[in-house]
Amino acid sequence: MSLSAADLAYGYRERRIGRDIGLDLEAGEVLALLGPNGGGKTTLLKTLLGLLPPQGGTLMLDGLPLAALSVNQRARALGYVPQAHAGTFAFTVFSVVLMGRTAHGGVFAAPSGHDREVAQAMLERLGIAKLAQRPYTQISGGERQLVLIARALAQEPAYVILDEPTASLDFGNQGKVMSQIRQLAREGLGVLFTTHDPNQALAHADRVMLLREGQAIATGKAAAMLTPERLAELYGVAIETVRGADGRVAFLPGG
Ligand SMILES: Nc1ncnc2c1ncn2[C@@H]1O[C@H](COP(=O)(O)OP(=O)(O)OP(=O)(O)O)[C@@H](O)[C@H]1O
Repeated sequence: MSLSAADLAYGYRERRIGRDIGLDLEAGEVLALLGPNGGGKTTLLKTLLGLLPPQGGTLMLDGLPLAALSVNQRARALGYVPQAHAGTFAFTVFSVVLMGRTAHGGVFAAPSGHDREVAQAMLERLGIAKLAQRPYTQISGGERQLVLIARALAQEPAYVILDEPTASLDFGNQGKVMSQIRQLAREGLGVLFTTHDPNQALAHADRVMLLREGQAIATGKAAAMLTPERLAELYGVAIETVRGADGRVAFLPGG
């Protein structure tokens, strides 16, 4: 079971952003996508999700061409956590999470008791049940991020794709989200997330893809790929390596 891209070219109608991408996200693994600002990470995620048509190559979901699946089939398989924005409509947090169930019932079907139970369980899983009745427009950026993760999980997808899931989270919530990500993989989901923090990828991802100017400069096991040399090449700055007494390493930019 995997979400896979071969020889993928992607971008916007008038603009090619990336090419020659080969990627396999297996069930039960965590893959981190790293690279400089504007390198094409979000655009790649949107293409993998079927939100943008590929400009070349193939995209397969569990052995079937992604394009052959209905919107509902894709939505049941692929959960998406976009970068959190304020939103315009003052839906309650509970309603936003419940929207994750749409792919299970159909757009016009009223949510079932089970749908409500799943939404409630995901709020509790993310530790935000107390926000359930608050308007989504009146919570903090970090709280919104947790709500969007709960919404994606309420979908009960086989794969979860998260765009900078910890960008606006405090230190504690970053830890909470990263341990949820590991837990999802243990439960058999394939998880792909973007991050600007190589240390986070090193600690929590099984594999990484390093993406610069729309091209994968390296893909492989996190520990093998995340070297100061590769990170210097990726970001174009010197990298300092800090080594703990237990042998674990952390990277600092601009060393
Ligand atoms: N709707 C759009 N139409 C055309 N070009 C776009 C559009 N959205 C983004 N781009 C461009 O595509 C390129 C890749 O952007 P993308 O958001 O995929 O990068 P990213 O790696 O996710 O960046 P960041 O780390 O800053 O979030 C950038 O040059 C960006 O300006």
